[in-house]
Amino acid sequence: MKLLQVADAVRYERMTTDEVREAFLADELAIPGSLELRYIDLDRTVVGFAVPTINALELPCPAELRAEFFCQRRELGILNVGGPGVVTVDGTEFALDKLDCVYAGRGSKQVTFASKSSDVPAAFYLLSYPAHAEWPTAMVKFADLKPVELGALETCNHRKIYKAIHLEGIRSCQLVMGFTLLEPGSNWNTMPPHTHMRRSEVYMYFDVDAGHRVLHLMGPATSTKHLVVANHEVAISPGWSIHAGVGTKSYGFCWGMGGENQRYDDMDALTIADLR
Ligand SMILES: O=C[C@H](O)[C@@H](O)CC(=O)C(=O)O
Ligand SMILES: [Zn+2]
Repeated sequence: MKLLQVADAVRYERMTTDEVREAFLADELAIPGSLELRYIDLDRTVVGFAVPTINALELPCPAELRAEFFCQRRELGILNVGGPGVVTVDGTEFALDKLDCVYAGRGSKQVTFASKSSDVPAAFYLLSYPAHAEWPTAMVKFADLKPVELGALETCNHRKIYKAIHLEGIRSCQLVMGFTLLEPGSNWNTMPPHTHMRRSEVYMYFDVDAGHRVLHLMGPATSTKHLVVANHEVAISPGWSIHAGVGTKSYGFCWGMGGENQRYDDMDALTIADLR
């Protein structure tokens, strides 16, 4: 499992574009027929993708975890951003259509991923943090999620926030996970931006057309930089960093957090005029 070493807020100020990408962007995760994982030395996050085609894929236990199985001391959020598929956790099968989500609790021994059809493979996005307790493995279907509507077309940020793993939904130890879908004509997310020093956040952009990109903004409000992000790529946001983006075309993204608390609204709000 490759390690992604994030930079601190001091080194960040003098980094080149390549250095910023190296430290805050996880790419080449969604590979057909493969399960890829990246360990991030920030809140001990593991991100990855399982894209099963003909054969099912099993969640490995990388040596770096020094564990008997992946979820021995961890919890795992799974969001399908591809075709229909099946996630099996210790013999229980969960059929996941696009945007359905599964939480595999600490102690889950065997997790496997399969696509219904290799022509339209499922794309299971994986986000994991250490867990101090066992919460039950559970699934939530996209159709059963009640979104919160934010923004407006006039400000190009009309969007729906779907919370899947959170204090009022599937319960977990520290993982908070959901996704945001932009309304047609709106391309901005999380603007005005915020930080939350108590939690780091991970944005995985999906449904970004091949010829399009999302310009993901990061950094302290007074010294922002951007990452140019393609489909299924992941931007890492330390607690000191804003996380916002604008697409050259509409897109969706999965947000996930780990840290001190799980209160979704624990954000330190910034105004657009604060940004430099
Ligand atoms: O801390 C919460 C996260 O940054 C996201 O949920 C924000 C978001 O999805 C949005 O505004 O579109
Ligand atoms: Zn946030």
